[in-house]
Amino acid sequence: MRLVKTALTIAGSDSGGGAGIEADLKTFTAFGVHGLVAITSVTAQNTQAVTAIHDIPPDVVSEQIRAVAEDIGVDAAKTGMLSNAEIIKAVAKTVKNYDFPLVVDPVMIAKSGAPLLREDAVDALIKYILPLATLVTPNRFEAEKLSGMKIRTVEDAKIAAKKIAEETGAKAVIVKGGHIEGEEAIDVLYHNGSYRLYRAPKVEGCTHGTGCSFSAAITANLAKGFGLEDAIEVAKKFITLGIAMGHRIGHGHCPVNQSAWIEIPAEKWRIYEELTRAVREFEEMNPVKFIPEVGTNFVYSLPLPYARTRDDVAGVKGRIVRVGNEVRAVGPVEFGASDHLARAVLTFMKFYPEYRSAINIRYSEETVRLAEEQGLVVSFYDRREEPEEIKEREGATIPWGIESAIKRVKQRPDVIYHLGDVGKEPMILIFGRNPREVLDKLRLLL
Ligand SMILES: Cc1ncc(COP(=O)(O)OP(=O)(O)O)c(N)n1
Ligand SMILES: Cc1ncsc1CCOP(=O)(O)O
Repeated sequence: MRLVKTALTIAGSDSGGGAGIEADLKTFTAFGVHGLVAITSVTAQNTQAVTAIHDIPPDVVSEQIRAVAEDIGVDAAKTGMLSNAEIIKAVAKTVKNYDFPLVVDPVMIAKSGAPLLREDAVDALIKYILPLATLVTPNRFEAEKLSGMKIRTVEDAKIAAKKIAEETGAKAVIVKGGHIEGEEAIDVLYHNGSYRLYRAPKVEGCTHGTGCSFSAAITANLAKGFGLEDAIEVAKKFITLGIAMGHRIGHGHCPVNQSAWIEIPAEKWRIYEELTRAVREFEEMNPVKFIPEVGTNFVYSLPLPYARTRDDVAGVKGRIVRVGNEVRAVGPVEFGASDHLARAVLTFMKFYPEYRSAINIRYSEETVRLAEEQGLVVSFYDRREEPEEIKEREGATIPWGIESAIKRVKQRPDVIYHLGDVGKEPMILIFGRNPREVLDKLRLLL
């Protein structure tokens, strides 16, 4: 029995790695599905343009499908760039021999504007491929072409989705809402005679390869045995995250980040384990004299580009406090458990992205002197120098303070302190790449 599920992509290659076969394979991997490929066309492409297209002979495309279907087996498949009518006919003829679900992304034009389907091949796509589709995933412009009507609103998208399904025999159609008017990206699914809307905010980010990755995510989840509507729901979350976390590369349309889906949860688990171990070690060190009145926190942030808000930084819930003669963490390590220190580390990372961990300890002149003697780079900020407009903005003091301390020493500080203000306890913050490095620096001060 085969334990891993398989998904096949019948699509073109994008040398920029943002769309096509490359996007599909990364997406399959993100869902733990083994990817199979039948390449239809090789494109020379980057984020700005498609500069060459070389179509694969139709019989070679068919043979790629046959080779993997008969040996390995295909749990679900998708089509992307099919390029010309001969490839379309060959793909239709071959996939008819098998009974896997088929998701059809009717790729016509690249984000950069280059045609990826010959004008005379649209009719062949409608005639030969769409009748075999479990789901067709057009964007607004593709849906206009397939339905022959203009789409401006969600209501228009509903009419178009039904029209495409009824006229072509496709089992379901989802008209994607990325290019439709409104604050939200609302995708309209027409399936079994009824509609379902999938909503997500239109996020800022990278969109090259969105159509490919979205249809590949649906395919991967169909391969895993999800029903169609559930597969689309997961794919919508996946693509919204992928756009928001897109890779800022190239000079044109930057590509979706498919790894965010697995990288963020994996990193969170690693951070949780490492920080929990370090907090335990800190408790065992029992540095009673280092615990300030307000308590200590110990934080560890997700790496960039994932570290954006305090919820992306793990800390100790309820902080670490002094109980009699012992140092104790009040609660467990949790993401979002720190406010002050999270803001400090997020600011530090803007200058030194690898420095993702920090701890705060009680201020004393002696500790600062010891840090300098031990060769640590020490800087400080003076709350009396804080501009009025920063003081008035809630939560702005720490980012301002960390930034001014970094600029003051013109090199990466290990330690930043401030002398407090009315109602504000003076404090020392120690920074490191990870909790272990923070503890190593702290040991120098004991
Ligand atoms: C080889 C190849 N296939 C498909 C596309 C389309 O990708 P993109 O231009 O980003 O548009 P969507 O993925 O959003 O449909 C391509 N450029 N190259
Ligand atoms: C009050 C204060 N100021 C800098 S660190 C600190 C204590 C930790 O605060 P948080 O738990 O919000 O990170």
